[in-house]
Parts: sequence; structure tokens; C-alpha cells
Amino acid sequence: MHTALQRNRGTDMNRVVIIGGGPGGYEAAHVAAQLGADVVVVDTDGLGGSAVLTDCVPSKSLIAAAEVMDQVAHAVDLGITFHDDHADADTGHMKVDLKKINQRVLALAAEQSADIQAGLERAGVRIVRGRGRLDGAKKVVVDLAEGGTETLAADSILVATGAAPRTLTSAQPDGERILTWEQVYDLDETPESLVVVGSGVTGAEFACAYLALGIPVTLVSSRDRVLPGEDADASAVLEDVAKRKGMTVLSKSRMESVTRDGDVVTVTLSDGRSVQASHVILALGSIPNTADLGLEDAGVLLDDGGFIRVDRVSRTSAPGVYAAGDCTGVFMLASVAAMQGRIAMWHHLGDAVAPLDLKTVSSNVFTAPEISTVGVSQAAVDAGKVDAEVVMLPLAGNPRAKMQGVQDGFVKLFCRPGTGGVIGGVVVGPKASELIHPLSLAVAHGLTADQVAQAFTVYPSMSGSIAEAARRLHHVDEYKF
Ligand SMILES: Cc1cc2nc3c(=O)[nH]c(=O)nc-3n(C[C@H](O)[C@H](O)[C@H](O)COP(=O)(O)OP(=O)(O)OC[C@H]3O[C@@H](n4cnc5c(N)ncnc54)[C@H](O)[C@@H]3O)c2cc1C
Ligand SMILES: NC(=O)c1ccc[n+]([C@@H]2O[C@H](COP(=O)([O-])OP(=O)(O)OC[C@H]3O[C@@H](n4cnc5c(N)ncnc54)[C@H](O)[C@@H]3O)[C@@H](O)[C@H]2O)c1
Repeated sequence: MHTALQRNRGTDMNRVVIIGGGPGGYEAAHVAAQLGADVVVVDTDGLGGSAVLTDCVPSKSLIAAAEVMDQVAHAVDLGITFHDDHADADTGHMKVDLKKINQRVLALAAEQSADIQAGLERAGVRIVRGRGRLDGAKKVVVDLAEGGTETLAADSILVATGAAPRTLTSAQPDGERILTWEQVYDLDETPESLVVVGSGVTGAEFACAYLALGIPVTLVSSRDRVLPGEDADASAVLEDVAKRKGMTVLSKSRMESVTRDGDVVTVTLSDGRSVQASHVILALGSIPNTADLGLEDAGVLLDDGGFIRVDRVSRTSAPGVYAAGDCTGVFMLASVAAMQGRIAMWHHLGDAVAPLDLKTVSSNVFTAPEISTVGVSQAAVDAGKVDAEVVMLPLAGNPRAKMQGVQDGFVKLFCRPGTGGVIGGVVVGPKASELIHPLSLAVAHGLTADQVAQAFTVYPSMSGSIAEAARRLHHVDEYKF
């Protein structure tokens, strides 16, 4: 596959300049380097991007601590008791040291960023610290971190600049008590109480994590349910569990403003109500980092939200300019950003490439319980956009779930009515992120429900419920003589 490209090496190397060192950028850099291009990554904040430094990696590391607290709180149901003389909290009589948790989180993020940088350097990629912008479609000008500018000529440019937290003029973060999700790791004391504004994936994950860490949490949700973009059955389970654990969920409540008076932060809602806490996290969505990049002058079209328009091989409207990741607004996930970046380079450098297929993307909401999805959604089926048979099986009937005291969650499977081909699934439960993989394989490789059902599962295991759901989609009629 690589012969044509290897011809370039040393003589007429293809020059690729990548702006942004997140998953969209660094995964593309690896592909381009492997295919023999001369690759430069321009990055402001550190390799790994927001994914590694402020978003996925830190939040999931924080959630790892929250999961332990959740398990401890639940231990008593399994017959484990704690000595009274050590008792000082409801959450299993343990104390949370948020400063230590945050130190660990930030150290992990820094290590991962350093690993990514080292990996790129080993692959022969040049890294330039600074802010890049396009000067036409064949040049990138960098305002270097150490001062001065550098101009990089390019045969191809990949824009992978990500997105940043959305804020409002009436709700400005101060980095101390009014926080974006990027600022929470600077907390060195545990908040007395917390309001999370926004009940998308980011808001739901932080609300669940801090609740598990023992902090009273109010979740302000502008919609009638939390996680409006997720499977409705799944968000109903999550909301029920969260409320049972003590979270206050304010539905259909739009935040108007956030103000601070000393140690007290007040969130005022558009209907005039207000809620107070010691800290607020704003999780109002993201805006793409596409301003002042010279995109329009280079012929790159943006949509109304400022996201870069791309096709399924990551091409923008400007020949030779590709874009990947959150700046394109296509499924804002690290995994999708990485795939868009790789696809861009496979396409540009002439390797075999299949266009991005969003029907096979799996994703997970790291709440308690986790919510994992792949393929078509219930909403698409209900709207008549997809013809599918659906089976939903509560986890409570699963033997392993009973042993582990798991009462909430389910497995849902979607298959084509005629062929039985699996086209989607939802798993809600502990470690759903790991359980979704067999369904992800089934969707990606066109397996039928029967094929999923006939593969062995371990007894007892949660994955037994996936096979059981698939068995329920079996049609006896098709096998009659
Ligand atoms: C709280 C939170 C948790 C998340 N958790 C997950 C998760 O668990 N799993 C998952 O799949 N996704 C998760 N996501 C989404 C994921 O973080 C993003 O989809 C991913 O970071 C997108 O990668 P990217 O390469 O497009 O951009 P980024 O990771 O944002 O990287 C872009 C980089 O480009 C740099 N940059 C910007 N402008 C310039 C410029 N002009 N010059 C040079 N450099 C520039 C930025 O500083 C940044 O470092 C989460 C998001 C949030 C907010
Ligand atoms: N586990 C993961 O993979 C993960 C984790 C976090 C984020 N992400 C990705 O990042 C992207 C963005 O997710 P997000 O949750 O940050 O943003 P989002 O846009 O999905 O959700 C923001 C929410 O805030 C609400 N909101 C906005 N203004 C408000 C106001 N004034 N008052 C009350 N509510 C208000 C919106 O209605 C919306 O529901 C998603 O695509 C998501 O998949 C992924």
C-alpha cells in the first residue's frame, strides 16, 4: 500500500502541516509520517490537545475516583460494614481529598501529553509550539510560543483546532467558584455544594462524579430530561438513579445568569427562581476554535455555528485543506476526531481510505450507571427513519448483576426486520463502555442477531444479557420447513 508514497521520501517529500495537537491532529500526524510525508504539528497548549489536558483524560481520571466512592457507598448492600470509629461520611465512611485527586488527574494528563509528544518525535514529526493560522491554502504562519513567527509551506494543511467551553456574558467564569470544566482541577478544597449548569454529556458526567465524591449537587437542565441527545430510556434510568442518590435535578430550567458574592454563587433561572451553592460548573456546550485562523480567506467554508464544513474524507471547500475533530462539529468525540484525522491523511497521501461511517461509531457517557451506544438510535426508529426490531432487556434479571447487587440498567438491541442484521445497541450499566464492544463489532461487520446469540458468553457475566437480547430477536418462522 505504501510504495507510491515511499517514493517521495528524501526527494520530493509531501509537506503536511497540522494545526492542533489533539486526537484529530496527532493521529493524523502518525499516519502522514508512516506514509512518508514531511510532517509538522503546530500546537499552542501541549500535545494531546484538550482531549488529554482538559477534557477526556482528566474527567475520566476524576470519575475513576468517583467510581471507587460509589462502590464503597454500595458495599454495605453486599454485607460489608465499616468500623464506627472510622465513620465520618455517608459514602462508606471515607474522606475525599480533592486536592490529591486533582494532583493525580493533572499528573496523568501531563504524562500522557509527554508520551504523545515523544511518540510523534520518534515517528519523525516536527513539533512547533505556537499559534498557527492559514495564509492561503498552501502556507501556515505560526506565532511562536518563544516569540517571533515562522512560515511553513505546505502541500496539504489539516486544521484540527478543537473547540472551547461556551460561556455567556451573564455567566462569566472566575476560575475560583464559577468554573468551566477546564478549571475544576485547580480546586484544592472540596466544594460545600455544587450547581452544574447544562445536562448534556459533560454536565451529567460532572454532576454524577461530584455527587459520588460526597458533594451535594444540583443539576440545572434546560430540557425536560437530562442527556437530551441520548437514548430516552437510558436517560430516564440515569435520572432516576441520580435522584435516588440525592441529586437535585431542575428540569426545564434555563440559567439566565451566574453571580458571586464572596463564598456564595447564585444561579438565576429565566423563570425568576434562583439556586445557591459554593461552586458552579458551566457545561453549556462548546464553540469551535475557528476564529482568526484565516480560513475564509483560504476558501474554507464554515457553517452558521462557525464549524468547518467537511465531507466524509475530511476535505474542506479549499483544495488541499482538510479539517478534523471538534472544529468540524461532526460527533464531538476523541475517537471520531482521530478517525477524521487519519482519513484526511490516507486520502491526501493516496492510501486506501473508506469514508467516515457515523453509523458505526460507539460512544459512552461516563455517568453512574454508564450509558453506551452504537449505531442507530431509538429516536431514529421512533421517527420512522429506520426500520428496526427492538428488544430491551433489564440487567436486573442477569445472574451476575444480581451477585454484584446491580439493579439498574438494560441492554437494548436494534436489528433489521428481514435479515436480522444488528444495526445498533444501547447498554446501560456498570462498565457499559466495555460491554458495548460486541455490539460495536456486530454493527461494523454486519453480524446478525443470531450470530451474536450463538457466540459463547462467560457464565455468569453481564455480556450474557447481550446474547440473551439477541436470542429474543430470533424468528422461529424463518426456520420452518
Ligand atoms: C469534559 C469533556 C469530556 C470528554 N470526554 C470524552 C470521552 O470520554 N471520550 C471521547 O471520545 N470524547 C470526549 N470528549 C470530547 C473530546 O474531548 C473531543 O472530541 C476531542 O478533544 C476533539 O479532539 P480535537 O483534536 O478535535 O481537538 P482538541 O482535543 O481540542 O485539540 C485541539 C488542540 O489544538 C490547539 N489549537 C487550537 N487553535 C490552535 C491554533 N491556532 N494553533 C495551534 N494550536 C491550536 C488547542 O489548544 C488544542 O490543544 C470530552 C469532551 C469534554 C468537554
Ligand atoms: N464521554 C464522552 O464521550 C463525552 C463527554 C463529554 C462531552 N463529550 C462530547 O462533547 C460534546 C459536547 O457535549 P456537552 O455536554 O459539553 O455539550 P452539549 O451541547 O451537548 O450540552 C450542553 C447542554 O447545556 C444546555 N444549556 C445551554 N445553555 C444553557 C442555559 N443557559 N441553561 C441551562 N442549560 C443550558 C443545552 O441545552 C445542552 O443540553 C458532545 O458531542 C459530547 O459527545 C463527550
